Amino acid sequence: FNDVAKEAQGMTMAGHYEARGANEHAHSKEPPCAVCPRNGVCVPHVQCPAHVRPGSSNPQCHLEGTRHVGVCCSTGRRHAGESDRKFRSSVHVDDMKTAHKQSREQLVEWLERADTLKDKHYAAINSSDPSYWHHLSVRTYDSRAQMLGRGALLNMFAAQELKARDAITAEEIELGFTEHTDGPFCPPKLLCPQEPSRYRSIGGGCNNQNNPDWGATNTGFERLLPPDYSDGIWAMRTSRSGLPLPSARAVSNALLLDVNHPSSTHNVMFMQFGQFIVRDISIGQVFALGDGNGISCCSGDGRILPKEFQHWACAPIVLDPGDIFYGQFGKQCINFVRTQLAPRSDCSLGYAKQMNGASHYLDMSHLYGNSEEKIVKLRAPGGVLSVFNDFGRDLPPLTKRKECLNMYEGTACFESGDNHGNQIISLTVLHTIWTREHNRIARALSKINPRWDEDKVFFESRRIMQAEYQHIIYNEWLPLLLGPRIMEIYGLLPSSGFSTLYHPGVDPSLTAEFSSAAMRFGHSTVDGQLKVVSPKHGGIYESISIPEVMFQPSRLRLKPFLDRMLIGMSWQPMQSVDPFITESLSRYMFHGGNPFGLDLAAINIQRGRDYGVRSYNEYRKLIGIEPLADFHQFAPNAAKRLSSVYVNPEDIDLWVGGLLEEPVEGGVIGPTFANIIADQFARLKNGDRYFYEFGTNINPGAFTPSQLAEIKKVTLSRIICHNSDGIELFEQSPNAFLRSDLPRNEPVRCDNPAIPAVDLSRFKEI
Ligand code: HEM
Ligand SMILES: [Ca+2]
Repeated sequence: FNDVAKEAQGMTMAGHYEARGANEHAHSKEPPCAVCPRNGVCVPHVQCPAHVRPGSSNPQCHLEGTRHVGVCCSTGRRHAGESDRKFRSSVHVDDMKTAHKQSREQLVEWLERADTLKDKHYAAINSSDPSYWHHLSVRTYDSRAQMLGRGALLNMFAAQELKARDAITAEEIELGFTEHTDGPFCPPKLLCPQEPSRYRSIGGGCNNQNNPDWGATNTGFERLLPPDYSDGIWAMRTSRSGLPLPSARAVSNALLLDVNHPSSTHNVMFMQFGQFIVRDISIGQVFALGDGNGISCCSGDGRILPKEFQHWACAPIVLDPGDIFYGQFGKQCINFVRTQLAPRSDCSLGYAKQMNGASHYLDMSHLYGNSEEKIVKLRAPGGVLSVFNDFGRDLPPLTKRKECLNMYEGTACFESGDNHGNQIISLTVLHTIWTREHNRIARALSKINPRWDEDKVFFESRRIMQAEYQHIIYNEWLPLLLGPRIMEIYGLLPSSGFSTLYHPGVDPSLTAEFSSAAMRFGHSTVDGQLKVVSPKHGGIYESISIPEVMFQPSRLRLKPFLDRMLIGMSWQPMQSVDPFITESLSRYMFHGGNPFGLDLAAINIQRGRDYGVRSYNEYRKLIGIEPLADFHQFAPNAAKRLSSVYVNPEDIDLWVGGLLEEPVEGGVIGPTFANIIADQFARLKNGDRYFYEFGTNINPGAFTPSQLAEIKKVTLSRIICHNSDGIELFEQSPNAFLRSDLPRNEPVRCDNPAIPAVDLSRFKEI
């Protein structure tokens, strides 16, 4: 193992290629090198898809209010858009009619095919299989999502048919066939109140006045670049040579080893909060059988099912019979089901877009739910969230919904807004303390505002919660991820008072590249062991192998567990972001008692291909750095391993290439991921009318200046101090995301002014 570790360590590269994007140096020319022409906006490179198209000439310019350069862009921050010119449809009416007819027939055929497979018992996942819990992590709960998903299939078939008939060009498909609003399926329009509500809607709709569906639950992921589907519409990417890409497992095997490389600064809480954020904004939902059960693409004995027995949504990951790990179990197949599609809200046709089952906004939908029906189930009388009172300690409510591995007497499985809060116990810990924070705020508000009814108490508490949470993300978490330079370029840091950065033209939707690749950097930060620390017992009380606490959160019922876990998360380093992944995720994830589990690294790679994410080099160009011409521009070890699986540097998957980069200054991820993630959080701020920092001219639920000043005092450490059990946790480091053994971050008592509290008396209605 030592040799592997040593060799693998050589894969992290110091300065093997320029780690700084073109937008990361200060521009010295005065006055600005270019004043953008009419309709041009100066944006960071990643926000201008047009600048990487052949023949484009986008002059450099100064990014407003900073010393950094960007490019003049005619697309003005529109995802994947080419220009403001919209394509006029020239499709002949007969072609369109035929496409509609064909697409209906094809949908019927596909649904019948799925039913036949189900009846013959080929297609359903067995509940003892590791992929059963994968399915639970990514399944669709919502009948509306299913209805929209079918509609999206109809539109996808119609686009395929038009393409086959040469009735539309590849370019029209690639850039969005925007003016043609004649798809066979049109999603129902969102109904918004005449007067904007003081509170965010539950599912994220009605936020943008001109585009009420932007960011709403069950709408599509947008994209930074047009997709790379081999048929232009939905078929998975192939290599530059036209041959299939290497198996995702082969790439994971060759490149993504398990090497212990703890961060010298960031702790497990930083990792865990990252996943907590993800669950709020991104839930890719895979296709399921009509009865909601998971689709199996592998046979019971671990082989790939013959094509004729595969469900159409299958894209199983092929394992080599000699696979270093799975080979010993005779496994040649990892189950993989493609993500559901979403129809465009204007009924237009184009390439397939994946569906996001979460409201895209940072609105804590993982706590409150993504639909009215869900929030009703989660509430309790008095404006509070429902809890399970376990001998005096409030935990999230128990659920009987099948979600946990063991659901017999005495074990616990908890409810959450996103239905997936039990995925790992440290995530359930965060759900617990934020549920308690809602209830703490609600009780304080009803006390100072005795005339408020329970709805008012509930929604005011939710509004404050969302603001606290957003402040923690932008003020504490993102700076430690992205470093100061990128924070400045994208205007991400909170301002001293109200912010004016709202722009109604900014689409907040998550990008496919963010969700299927860049934000999955977090999987490299996961440690295979969780350390539970007890001051009372003088140190580490328990070291838990993480597969043992995935969908098994029962330990939370042990009285001192929550406090000990929180202390451990603060003290234990996270793993660094690098091409190393713990085997707990790459071999044993969701093993549920089997000697093998799933390979999350391979699943990530396959998911990128499922979403049509282009190759790594294309995103280097997009962020303004040189593409790799040769594998040897990476360190020798990485180059050797890359060339053992990929034929051409142009084939490298985005998630893999991104993990191989050196981190940006002051951050923990490389420039490609950093720019993709910064762009996303900029959209989630500039495109969210209800963002906590916006004043009354923008935000219908704006805070008063003094309330906003109070909100800005909050830190995650304060939330932890308020809502832990006070059984063993009495102290907390001021910065909850940095290791508690770092100088100047030593734990202080919870009443120390270094962890200031929000004065809720400012929320008394006068
Ligand atoms: C703690 C242990 C974790 C486990 C067991 C886990 C597991 C998973 C699984 C099973 C998926 C679905 C994969 C697929 O089918 O495509 C997923 C998706 C994802 N994970 Fe993790 N994850 C963990 C931590 C993290 C962290 C720390 C981050 C980021 C900081 C992260 C970011 C993501 C993202 C962005 C997605 C895509 C979400 C979507 O749109 O569906 N995960 N993870
Ligand atoms: Ca959300």
